[in-house]
Amino acid sequence: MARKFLIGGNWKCNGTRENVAALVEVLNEGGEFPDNAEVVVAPPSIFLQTVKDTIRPDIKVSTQNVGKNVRPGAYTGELCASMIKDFGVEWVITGHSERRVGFGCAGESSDLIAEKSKVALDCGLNVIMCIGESLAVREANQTLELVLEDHMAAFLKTLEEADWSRVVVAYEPVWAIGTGVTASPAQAQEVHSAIRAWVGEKVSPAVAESLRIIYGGSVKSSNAAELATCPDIDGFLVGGASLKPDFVDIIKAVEGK
Ligand SMILES: O=C(CO)COP(=O)(O)O
Repeated sequence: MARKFLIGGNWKCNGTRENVAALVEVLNEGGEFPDNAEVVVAPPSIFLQTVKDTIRPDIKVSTQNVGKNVRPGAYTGELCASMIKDFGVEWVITGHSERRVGFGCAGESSDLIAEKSKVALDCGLNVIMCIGESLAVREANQTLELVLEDHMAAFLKTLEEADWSRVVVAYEPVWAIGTGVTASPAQAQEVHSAIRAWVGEKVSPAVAESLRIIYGGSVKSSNAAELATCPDIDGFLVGGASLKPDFVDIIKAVEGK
């Protein structure tokens, strides 16, 4: 069965009340989306309510992170998975490289990210789990080692086979995020196919076949169509361009792919 493309807009820490309303309007007026596209946007938490209440029903909403505790409690600054579920949000993002690095604070480890992902899955949420290497790792020829044996291995250790049906893996090479440098279709395809083969071997061939592996890193409408023709690229996680009308064109770029 063909995998449906997943196109995610990660708004990161961007937006004012005014331009969030304007962006929602652009998306709402963006016309019909392709049948083979599923669309999710992840606004900053403070805008979740307004976006959820005003966005077109064929766009789902996601948080950008999730706490590792299932239940509400004394965790200042966190959103917990049961709270996100109760609020009616269906998706969460985990393991974004910006959270792994930590903005000058302690960053999130692969084990913590896997733990958070599992908690979210156990609460019935869908999870976009991000992985990806830095430029130094790529230049040292250690991309697959890091992405598979560290990032993916932590998920493998923590998730059960049934969990994978609600998982999307986002391969986001750090050197391509916000830099305007996109991985070439060949570079992205190489890593995506290695991830799928690894999942086939370590989890099961059926999970590998149905798993959506999406690409993130300077995706724009001008490169989306070509990336979408790669057999193992099942969509995008878009940062900068998801804040612009270009996001609608990125969604439409997967039409017929
Ligand atoms: O980090 C990203 C999405 O999560 C990608 O960001 P850019 O599209 O701005 O490179």
